[in-house]
Amino acid sequence: MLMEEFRRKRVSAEVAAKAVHSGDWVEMGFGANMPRILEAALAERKEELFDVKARGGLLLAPLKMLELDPEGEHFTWLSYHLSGIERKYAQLGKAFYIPIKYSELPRYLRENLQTDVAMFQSAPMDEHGYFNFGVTISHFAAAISKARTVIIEINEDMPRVHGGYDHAIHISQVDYVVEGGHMGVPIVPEAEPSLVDRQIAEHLLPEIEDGSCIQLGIGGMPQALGKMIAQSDLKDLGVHSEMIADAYVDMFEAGVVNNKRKQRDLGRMVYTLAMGTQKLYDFLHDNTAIAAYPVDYTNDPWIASQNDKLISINSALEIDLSGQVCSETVGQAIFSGSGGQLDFVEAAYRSKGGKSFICLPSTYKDKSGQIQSRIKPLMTNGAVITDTRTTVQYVVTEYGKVNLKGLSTWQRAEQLIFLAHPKFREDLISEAEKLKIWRQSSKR
Ligand SMILES: CC(=O)SCCNC(=O)CCNC(=O)[C@H](O)C(C)(C)COP(=O)(O)OP(=O)(O)OC[C@H]1O[C@@H](n2cnc3c(N)ncnc32)[C@H](O)[C@@H]1OP(=O)(O)O
Ligand SMILES: CCCC(=O)O
Repeated sequence: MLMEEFRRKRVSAEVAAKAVHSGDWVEMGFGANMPRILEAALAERKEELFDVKARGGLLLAPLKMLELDPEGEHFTWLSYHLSGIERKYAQLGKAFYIPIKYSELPRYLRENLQTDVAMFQSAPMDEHGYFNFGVTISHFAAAISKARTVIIEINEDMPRVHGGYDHAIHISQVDYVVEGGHMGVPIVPEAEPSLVDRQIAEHLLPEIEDGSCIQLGIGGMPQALGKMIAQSDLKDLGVHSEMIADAYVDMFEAGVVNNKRKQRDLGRMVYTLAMGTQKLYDFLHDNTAIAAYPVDYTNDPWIASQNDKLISINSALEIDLSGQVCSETVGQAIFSGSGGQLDFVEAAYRSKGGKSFICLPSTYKDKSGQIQSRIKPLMTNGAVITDTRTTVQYVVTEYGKVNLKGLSTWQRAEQLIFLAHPKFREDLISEAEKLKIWRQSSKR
């Protein structure tokens, strides 16, 4: 019966792409689950289609739609979180960002957004008729629940993962199936820890206790810190994270992570989005130690915080002297997205014994190669606040760490200036004086 239904629904990518009509909103996967042959087939229909809006994000390969339609006359790309490729599109005005609080994205889809066609990549159908989403679970089930037409692109190399719920879709909910063969899963290389990452880890590691539950954010630094946690003497760590990458495999294989002291999903590593090398994808496949969930489970601060000693480690681009954090724009230009950063900043602080860390190098290099401070008196004009100053707990740079909770404006300014690169401290003090937030305290 199942195979009969499968055969009935199996079509070529060209036929499936005909389900999209002019004016439609199309949900197109996320990260490593982007349906690649369907996207290409849709792009080829350029001359027949107008005003098609496609949503996705964290693109790991260029879009054929924008290659064939460089002026965006037929297709518009909207991203929930910009990768490097999408950042370039956005700079050219070819892609647009959708601001999200990631835990809420499934609700936006269920309640606010129009979705005409949903197309996602998945593992091959199992003997019970389920297509497993594998590396990205995210918001797919919510999009499917609203779509007029649901199309699955089978990738024979997609891992089949164990999950809580909504990590798979049944053939009865699918309109078309397209077979993609062995397509590989896009590889995102591991980041090697830099000197600054190591210095930050030295400030951070004493704050993590045996039995803590870990969340590491996106970007080079949190993942590099994960590799260093893997080499530490910590014991019985758990994982409840939005994203997982190779560092989690290192922590698990080193025996540092065993999930045995978690209050929620005991014995299982929880995630909604995986991006890394083949090492990660092999680790995920058919692994009972894994539980994949939709993002409104992983990132819900109430759920995540049920794990005691939840440690959230995320990165930022800029922080001002009052503690406002920008992790998503450079000035007004979108760089990445808010993602689930605020979800986990809130969750970790809410968790019993939990702590949230915003870790950032004190400087960056500008286009002329000069170092500039990431700690600013005021936010750069147009910069978006990812975490308000009332939500931020620990801030860590290579020069130390501070817990901002409960500190006054002058204490925040003073403590954050201590975390700045020495080259910028005098200027920051003069700016703080002008802003009337400088009062030297008796001791650090
Ligand atoms: C995933 C989970 O489980 S929870 C959710 C986590 N999600 C988030 O944290 C979402 C928001 N965060 C992010 O998108 C990322 O962590 C970021 C953007 C903050 C950091 O990403 P990274 O890739 O590590 O950025 P990095 O610090 O290396 O800086 C990137 C570039 O911006 C430049 N830059 C950094 N800060 C600034 C600044 N203040 N002004 C101008 N340029 C800057 C850097 O020089 C670098 O340039 P380069 O690419 O030419 O070398
Ligand atoms: C939205 C996916 C990545 C992130 O949370 O930063």
